[in-house]
Amino acid sequence: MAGTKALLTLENFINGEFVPCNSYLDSYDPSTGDVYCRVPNSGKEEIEAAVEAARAAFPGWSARSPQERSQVLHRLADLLEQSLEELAQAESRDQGKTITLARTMDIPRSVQNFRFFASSILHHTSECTQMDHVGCLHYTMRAPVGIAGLISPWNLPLYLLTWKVAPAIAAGNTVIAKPSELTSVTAWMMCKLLERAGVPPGVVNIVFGTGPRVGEALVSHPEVPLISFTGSQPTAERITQLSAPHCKKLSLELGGKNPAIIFEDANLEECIPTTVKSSFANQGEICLCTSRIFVQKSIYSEFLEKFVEATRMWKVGIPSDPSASMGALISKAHLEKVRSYIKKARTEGARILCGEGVDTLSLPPRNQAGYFMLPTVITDIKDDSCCMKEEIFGPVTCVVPFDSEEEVIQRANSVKYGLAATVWSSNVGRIHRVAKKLQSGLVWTNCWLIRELNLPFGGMKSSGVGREGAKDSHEFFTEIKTITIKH
Ligand SMILES: NC(=O)C1=CN([C@@H]2O[C@H](COP(=O)(O)OP(=O)(O)OC[C@H]3O[C@@H](n4cnc5c(N)ncnc54)[C@H](O)[C@@H]3O)[C@@H](O)[C@H]2O)C=CC1
Ligand SMILES: N/C(=C\C=C\C(=O)O)C(=O)O
Repeated sequence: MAGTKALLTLENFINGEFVPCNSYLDSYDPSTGDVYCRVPNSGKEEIEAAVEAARAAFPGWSARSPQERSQVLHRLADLLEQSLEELAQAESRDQGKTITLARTMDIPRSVQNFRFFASSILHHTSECTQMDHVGCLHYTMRAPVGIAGLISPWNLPLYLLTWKVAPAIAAGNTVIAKPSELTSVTAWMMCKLLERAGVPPGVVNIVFGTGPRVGEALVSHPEVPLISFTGSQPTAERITQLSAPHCKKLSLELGGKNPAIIFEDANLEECIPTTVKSSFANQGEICLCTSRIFVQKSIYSEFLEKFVEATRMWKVGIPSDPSASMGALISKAHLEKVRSYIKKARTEGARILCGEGVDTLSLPPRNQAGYFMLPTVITDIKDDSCCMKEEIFGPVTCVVPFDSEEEVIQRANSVKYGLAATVWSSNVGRIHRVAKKLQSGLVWTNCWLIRELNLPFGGMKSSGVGREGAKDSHEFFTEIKTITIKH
């Protein structure tokens, strides 16, 4: 382990200033297993300071016009874009993802999040209705809610943090954000740009530390009336319990056990590479990743052979290798958890066709203790196996055959989650029928993860509460009022 002096040390960002903390957590480089960074281990005291700053900043920020706030968001987007390479390098090192993904997806999308909400905030209108027979005019108006608590996970650190910060401040709220303690670096780097972008002190406060300590202090604070959370279902349950006594507004974007349904008339040339990507992108650490692949029986053998061949080409490498498709998993504990699912599948009699325990992973000596594993394909597995029911959140996918449309819809819907699905077929009628019947907040047909940020994003059942997007995020981050004028 490196000496404390060599470690990158982060500080909280409260009221426009970097503030040291009296306690720190170690943060690991997933590609080596070495501690390389110290993250503030904040608690109630830091939340109190952040609430005070956010409360003081609210009247001024919320009184600005949408145009003025929009300009600030555009400037922040420009500054992030100018730092794209530096941010991508940092994200890749902190999270374990490939530099290529950080450069082409995470950081560009973070920039886009600010540009998108800088634009969409200018285009909201409100409703108005007449009741001439009683001489009344009714209209609605929206106002920012106040101090927004934003809690984000480790898989897409800056991407998901900015997806919350941007709509919250665009609507005139002030925010206290808590990124994952496992991936705090790019949030801290963004704080360095806020003043230059023209974000007034106290509008964006970022407090680092663990969920149970600082996360719960934020969620329980009576002056924080809304919480936007992305992460796991058990944590969402805890947040819901803590928020209930205060009747807080909640937006919960949780996990998935996402099916890919592949009919015999699918274009396999497109379907196979896209389904490899949807299963293993970002090490399978995206809530939208495919983890149950249902293939119609008549093409099952052909699909399986080609899919395994394509999976073996999905190169695992050190995150800085620009030719790698997959880097390291987030942590040792997470790697062990993912591996435990594969062990369990084996004991249940499933077959592991490639990856963990079947193929050999070769890594440079410096990375032997990193949290790497090969993309793994499981078959001959029952629908009630935990690998087919629980969110693994790693590079593991199960492939099983099906006979009919009705059967596959029922099986796809048979889990507690309902976030995202893909459907592959060249029959438009079938695509419509299946998409309509799937219990899933998002259905991509003949594609995956093509995002239209205007439209609702989120899940049903245990995959969450609420939606995010232009209109949905605006509605969440504002309170609506109906006003009646008698004339
Ligand atoms: N969007 C998604 O679907 C995600 C799902 N996961 C799932 O969750 C599993 C566990 O990953 P974790 O990092 O432990 O997820 P998590 O849900 O514990 O963490 C997400 C965020 O919530 C915070 N948090 C944790 N406990 C909290 C509490 N009691 N009060 C307030 N905030 C709290 C964390 O510090 C982090 O910022 C993963 O293996 C994966 O299955 C993880 C990340 C994202
Ligand atoms: N929420 C997650 C992904 C969102 C992607 C998007 O907005 O495009 C997740 O993986 O947790």
